[in-house]
Amino acid sequence: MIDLNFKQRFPDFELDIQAQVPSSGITAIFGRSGAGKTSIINAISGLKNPDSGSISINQRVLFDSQQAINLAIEKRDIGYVFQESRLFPHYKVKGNLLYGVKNQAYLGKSELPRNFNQVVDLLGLSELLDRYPADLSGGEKQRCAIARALLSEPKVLLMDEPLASLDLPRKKEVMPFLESLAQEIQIPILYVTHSLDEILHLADHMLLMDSGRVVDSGDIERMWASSAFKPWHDEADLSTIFKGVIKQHHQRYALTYVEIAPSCGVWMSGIDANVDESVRIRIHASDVSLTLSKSTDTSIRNILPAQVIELAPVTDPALPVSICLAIGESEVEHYLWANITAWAYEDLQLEIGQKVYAQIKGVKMTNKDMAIRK
Ligand SMILES: Nc1ncnc2c1ncn2[C@@H]1O[C@H](COP(=O)(O)OP(=O)(O)OP(=O)(O)O)[C@@H](O)[C@H]1O
Repeated sequence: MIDLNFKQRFPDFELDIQAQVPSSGITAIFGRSGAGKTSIINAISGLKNPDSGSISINQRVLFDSQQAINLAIEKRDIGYVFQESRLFPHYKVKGNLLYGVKNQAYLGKSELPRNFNQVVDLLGLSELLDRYPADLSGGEKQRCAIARALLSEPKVLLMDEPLASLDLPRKKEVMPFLESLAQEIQIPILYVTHSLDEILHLADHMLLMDSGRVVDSGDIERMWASSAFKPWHDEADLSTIFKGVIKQHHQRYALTYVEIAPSCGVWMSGIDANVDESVRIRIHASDVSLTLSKSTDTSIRNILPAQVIELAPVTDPALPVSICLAIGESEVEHYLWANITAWAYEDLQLEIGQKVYAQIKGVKMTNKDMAIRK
């Protein structure tokens, strides 16, 4: 667990952070520009010191103002990847990679660090080792920067918008490497981003920031469905994501049944993975319609009993109304967003607590789960 509990004052801004970050998986730090995202990771890395409070990683204290502990940057065992790759132009890729290696002095001239080949393979760099940074694409440079950070064998990897400086094709090139990184390496990654797409494909958890504070945090599925996060969804593209488990493949049709909550699942296009494997799926609110009684004569296969838990008043009859539903039978609540027309909303006279049926037309897998399919 990474424990963050500190304050830091700037002339026009105060950071007041209280949060716990799980010690595995990717935690996205998300929020509007100026919310304090970079300031959090600067404090963890030791680039800037808080005024008061404490920071620890798996109970190892990096900073504690009361105990006067403030570990030097190089003693914190932290890997940092910035927006730009910051490679040394006069070193080839291999030289850049070895630059961050700890105890380099103890390695013989021809000796490589023990994780060198694994990291080079993971980031797809084996063909590039003899090139200079000037001869690399933006995406290749960033892959090199990530590998360099990993070769220092950090206990935590901090990534500050690592794809922000890349154009769309380069982003698409680097994303699969980040996806497999998330699966392969066992250290926590804190990932600052503005991109919903990156969160959807990479993150397991999220810290949502506003005005220097963490306003909510938790598993990505809960955070994605939360009301605090709703303003971040594109109005026309509200969706819910679920961590699902493959339960069966249809013997006749190319369909797979994925359980998304206890006693609750959906049929979707056949997934090329084994029963019991985990997948992340996304259901667009515009693909969810509601009925008050269960239809039996419909072409829609996915009909889930649900309960209305959040309603918004109609503000503009021309716009769809978003309705949050609870589904599944468990103590942990699983949410599903539905968008229906204002006309249907007023016709159905929905109320909080009302039992309804959610009919789901399309269910999509996110790329993150394509990476799980190995
Ligand atoms: N050294 C500093 N001196 C004064 N103000 C600072 C300093 N560093 C950060 N700030 C202020 O703290 C606030 C948070 O900055 P920070 O860079 O952490 O935000 P951010 O969420 O990462 O923003 P962005 O998404 O635009 O990178 C901003 O208002 C910024 O101007």
